[in-house]
Amino acid sequence: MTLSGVSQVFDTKAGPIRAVDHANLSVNPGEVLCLVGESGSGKTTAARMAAGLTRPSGGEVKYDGTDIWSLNKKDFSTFRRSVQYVHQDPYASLNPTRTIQQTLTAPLLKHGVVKGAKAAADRAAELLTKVDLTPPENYLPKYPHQLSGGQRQRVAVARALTLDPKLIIADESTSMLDVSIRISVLAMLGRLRDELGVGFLFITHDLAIAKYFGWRGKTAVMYLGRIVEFGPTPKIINAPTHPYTRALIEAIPEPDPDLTRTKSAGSLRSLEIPSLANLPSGCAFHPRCGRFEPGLCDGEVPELVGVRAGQSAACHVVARDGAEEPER
Ligand SMILES: Nc1ncnc2c1ncn2[C@@H]1O[C@H](COP(=O)(O)OP(=O)(O)OP(=O)(O)O)[C@@H](O)[C@H]1O
Repeated sequence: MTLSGVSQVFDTKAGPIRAVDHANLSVNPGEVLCLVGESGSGKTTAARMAAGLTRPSGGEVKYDGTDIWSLNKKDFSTFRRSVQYVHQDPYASLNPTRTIQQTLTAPLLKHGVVKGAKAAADRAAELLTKVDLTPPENYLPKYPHQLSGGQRQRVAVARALTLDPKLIIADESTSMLDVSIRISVLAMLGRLRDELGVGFLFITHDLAIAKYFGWRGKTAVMYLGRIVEFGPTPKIINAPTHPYTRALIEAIPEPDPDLTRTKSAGSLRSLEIPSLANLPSGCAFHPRCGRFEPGLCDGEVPELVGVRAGQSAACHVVARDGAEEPER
């Protein structure tokens, strides 16, 4: 799956906003791509375009090399089966009037993955086992409200697996859970990634989650609709180059809260995020950036350019001075 120069413009009361601006992203089966950014940076908008849920205003979403919006109805439906979206709030996405068994067997029967109610029920039980809801008989007759948040999230993943997807788009799928449950759901997703060879586009505001889940993959950092840094996750975490990525890394909580506060306050000039309806000129991060240089940063919008092997950043200062090596 490739997003090639995709943009999404929304008309709002404050005028048109570019929620995603010329984004290039790519993820294949078995790979993990984490898309990280603060609230409102455009992650969900990008994810919805990747899943074929909304059509981009510009650019192309390609699957197996073909623009998904040029596919005929049958091929588009095959695409939709191959790429499954797991919503951040499974309570909102699971039908409250259906038992877990009905939730899982409906897509299996509708798409002819299995024939007959017995085979569908067996497969539903198998899927629950895959997401560690065992013994499945305990869960199949239940309704979503009878499950905990973590269990609902697992059911949402099991439902995404009903159609043997090649790619799962997980949108903040663990953010509403308590930390220990979050880690166990992430561990389960990691196992599925390795066992089933499913690719993941993992959307999160939390770089610590990208570190945990996407260490062997890549990470793209978004800020106000643009990808500002991209590269192998260990590089993004240990050797970030864009001042925004650096600020995000510094904001990862330290065991000592005083240390966290002083660290993150030091590198940002402002904590205020500008409005998409009224973006600063040039680099949209410049009013907050500790490395801001008048005349350089507030003129042109910086392009994403290579700064190290496999790593790119959209920053005029880094492009001019080269990437600083991390402090040891
Ligand atoms: N349908 C829409 N109409 C108008 N504006 C929208 C629409 N959907 C999203 N937006 C705006 O686009 C911007 C990006 O939103 P998006 O939900 O993609 O961000 P996000 O990074 O996923 O944030 P969050 O982590 O809060 O979900 C926001 O300013 C949002 O208000």
